[in-house]
Amino acid sequence: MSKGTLFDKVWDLHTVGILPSGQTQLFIGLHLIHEVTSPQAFAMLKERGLAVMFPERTVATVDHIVPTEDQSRPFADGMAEAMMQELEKNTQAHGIRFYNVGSGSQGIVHVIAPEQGLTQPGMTIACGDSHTSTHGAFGAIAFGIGTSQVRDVLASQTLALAKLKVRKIEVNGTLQPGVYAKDVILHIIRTLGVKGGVGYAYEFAGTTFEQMGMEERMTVCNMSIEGGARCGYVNPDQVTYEYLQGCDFAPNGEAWDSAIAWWNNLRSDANAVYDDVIVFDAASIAPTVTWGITPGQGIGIDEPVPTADIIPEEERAIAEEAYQYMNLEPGHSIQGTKVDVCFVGSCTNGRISDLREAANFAQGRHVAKGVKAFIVPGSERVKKQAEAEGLDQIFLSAGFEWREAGCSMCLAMNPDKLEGRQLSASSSNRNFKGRQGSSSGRTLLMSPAMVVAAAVTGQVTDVRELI
Ligand SMILES: CC(C)[C@H](C(=O)O)[C@@H](O)C(=O)O
Ligand code: SF4
Repeated sequence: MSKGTLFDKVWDLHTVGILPSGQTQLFIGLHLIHEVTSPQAFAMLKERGLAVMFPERTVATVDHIVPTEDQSRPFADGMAEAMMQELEKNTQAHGIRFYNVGSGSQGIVHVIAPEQGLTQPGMTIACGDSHTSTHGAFGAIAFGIGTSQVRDVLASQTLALAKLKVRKIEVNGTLQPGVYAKDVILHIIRTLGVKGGVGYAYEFAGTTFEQMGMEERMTVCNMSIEGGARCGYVNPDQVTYEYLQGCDFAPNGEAWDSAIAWWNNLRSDANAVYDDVIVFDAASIAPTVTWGITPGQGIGIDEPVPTADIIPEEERAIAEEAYQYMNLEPGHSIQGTKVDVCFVGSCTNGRISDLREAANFAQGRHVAKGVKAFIVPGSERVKKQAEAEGLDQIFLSAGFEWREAGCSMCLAMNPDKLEGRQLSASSSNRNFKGRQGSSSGRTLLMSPAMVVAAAVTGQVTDVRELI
């Protein structure tokens, strides 16, 4: 029965039936695919002689393996080239829309669907990628799925899923200068833990999220999964509608007006019942940076790296592992730690508003000696827009590299990799061991503004000192 949350309403509206397992068979309105998790799914389809049920509900892009410098074909990496060819072949064979490199609309899957208005309120969305939660920023219920589920969606446009509980995470008030959406979500994950959201959908509510733009809301929803929640969402409002209006795939004319009425209907009711509610105060959130090897190992920039004695018992083993790996000293400030590489990009923080903010801090400054700093737009459209605004010139004259769109060093399934024990200041979402391409490479997660602050000073810096 609906408890009046957007999650419950959208879930119920997409329920095809209840399976013998007790799971719900859920209809998926939009299926996004990329080169990494789709080849095997298409192969499984072929093995069974199945067709794609609704090719018009599937949209493809290529992002993880795309080089951000030399994009000439064939790609230098044979494996990347093979994955590219598979996607080209499969999308063509099944009549699936594919935003290839050079199409003008290619980019990270979680950047391109929202920017084209493919992502809309009240939808169910699935993609073989954990950060699909991003699309919840529009009031969609969006799940990351595995390869066999990609097969299921291709073949049936449905998924077998167990219903989630809903936790409302309310943040109220205005963020301090130098504090961003990234800091809010790092703060939430640090507080609730990387497993805190298991079994839940997160509803982000309160005046802080209401004041955020769509791209900031995407940053927050993007990392829901890092807090263990399968999906995260914000109720659609005027901000959502203004962002969507005029986008390629948004409804227009009369359909637009009825869409708004419909979307408003789907918002969580004022008296909705939640399985849990947690409230934060925006003013208490500082620029936040991770010191360890999980996104939950974060601290306010003015706090010391925590000593083992203040770490809860159950988190001590992973903290010890992090001390070893990161080589940062417990009890000491993280500020002043020398960085080697600075990366602004990814589906968390590679959108135009992120690049504008990064450029604000880069303007009139220069990348410190010995630091490699680079900016990777999340999509070809973001790149074009940034260039139209002259942001590329600001970055280039400040000594940053300006690249082509892709996942880049977020996951390093392409030539952008850390070397050896290099320490990276990164606007991405995962700081796992070896995440950025070197098995001993180290990652500090932070906002794009903090990444630029690190780049121009050569060390971890409180961005508020540069305001
Ligand atoms: C390659 C892909 C399956 C993976 C994911 O699921 O998230 C990647 O995008 C990541 O961020 O680790
Ligand atoms: S940018 Fe990073 S997190 Fe996002 S889809 Fe690509 S690899 Fe995954």
